[in-house]
Amino acid sequence: SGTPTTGNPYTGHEIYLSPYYAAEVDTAAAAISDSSLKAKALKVKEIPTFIWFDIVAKTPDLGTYLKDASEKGKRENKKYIVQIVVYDLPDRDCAAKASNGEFAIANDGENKYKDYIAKLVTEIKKYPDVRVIAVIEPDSLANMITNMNVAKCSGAAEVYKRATIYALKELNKVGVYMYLDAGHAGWLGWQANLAPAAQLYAQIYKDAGSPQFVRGLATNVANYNALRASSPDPVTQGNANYDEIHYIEALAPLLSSQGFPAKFLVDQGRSGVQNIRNEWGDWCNVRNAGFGARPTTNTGSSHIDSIVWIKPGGECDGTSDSSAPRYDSMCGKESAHKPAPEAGQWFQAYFENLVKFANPAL
Ligand SMILES: O=[N+]([O-])c1ccc(O[C@@H]2O[C@H](CO)[C@@H](O[C@@H]3O[C@H](CO)[C@@H](O[C@@H]4O[C@H](CO)[C@@H](O)[C@H](O)[C@H]4O)[C@H](O)[C@H]3O)[C@H](O)[C@H]2O)cc1
Ligand SMILES: [Mg+2]
Repeated sequence: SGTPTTGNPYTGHEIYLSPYYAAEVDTAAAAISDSSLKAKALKVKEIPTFIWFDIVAKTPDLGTYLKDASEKGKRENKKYIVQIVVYDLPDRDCAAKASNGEFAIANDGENKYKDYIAKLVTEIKKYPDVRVIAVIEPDSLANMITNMNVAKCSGAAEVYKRATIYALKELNKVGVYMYLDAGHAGWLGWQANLAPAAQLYAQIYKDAGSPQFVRGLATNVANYNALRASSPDPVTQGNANYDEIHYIEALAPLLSSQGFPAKFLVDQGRSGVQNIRNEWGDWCNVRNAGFGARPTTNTGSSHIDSIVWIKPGGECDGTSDSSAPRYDSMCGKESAHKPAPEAGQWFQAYFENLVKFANPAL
């Protein structure tokens, strides 16, 4: 902890491979009979993804991973990064149903969230030699921009903001490099949403005391947009910000002019194939997606610290069973791959397509 590195927190570090995801991929590959597809699938084990802490029960696992990364670093004389997603706000995923979480505001959720953050901090404190990079709360602040007409979102607004600021402050104390989730080009990149988005993110940053370890924003988490599209996907309907680089280049100056010199991470984990959606708002298990550009700090933009894989491809976005709890009709749409299990569960057929359609090829 102490003071942050001035530049890109990824520089000079190795990224720790998630044992959780590696185990999922091992099991998936074992179920593939075609030898060439199996071989490609096994390559995915070597690609770093973010580790999602979507329930408080997983917080002790962070200590396990940090210990492993610390020991590897000492053995190999390298410095490791562990990439995590903080994802347990009360009334989570307020505009959808598929990823509703374990905590409810009505059931002391704000205090339970503080305890969840405290448990993460406890693990992180044990291993100061391992760098932690965290994406903070996918979808939540983006929903504050476009879904205040949804009762569950407007009802959650004050707690979302307070709890997010709490998380930023607490994680800053233990030197976690943080990127707030900022939706994607097809969400906040519309002209109508851009300025309000910049205003909210800058406000949260300042209300948290401009924490020195808050590095910026993460975009396209669990979405399918290209960083640089060769041509606008028809679903972008003339939006000038038709891919993530346009969105980021439009947003960055609005943030810095309000005192938030944000840098970016861009999820490309499921962005290998373009023009696969009927509407830009399609987000659930979009059929025919492929693994995308591999994680790299060679991003071609001074705004972007790294291309990353945040949503682990193969973990489901939401169930397609209309009688199941957390069923969201977006997962029943024509563009959604069916049948699909509950959010976070392994979706074998979807994973096999991600491997098949990977671009660049595996
Ligand atoms: O023509 N125009 O000028 C014009 C102007 C404005 C327009 O309106 C915009 O339309 C956009 C869609 O085009 C909407 O964006 C969608 O909003 C959804 C939330 O409401 C997001 O869903 C989340 O997705 C996450 C994964 O990304 C899931 O994890 C999460 O569970 C799930 O809830 C979609 O991604 C996102 O694509 C905007 O709100 C809306 O303001 C439209 C046209
Ligand atoms: Mg989701």
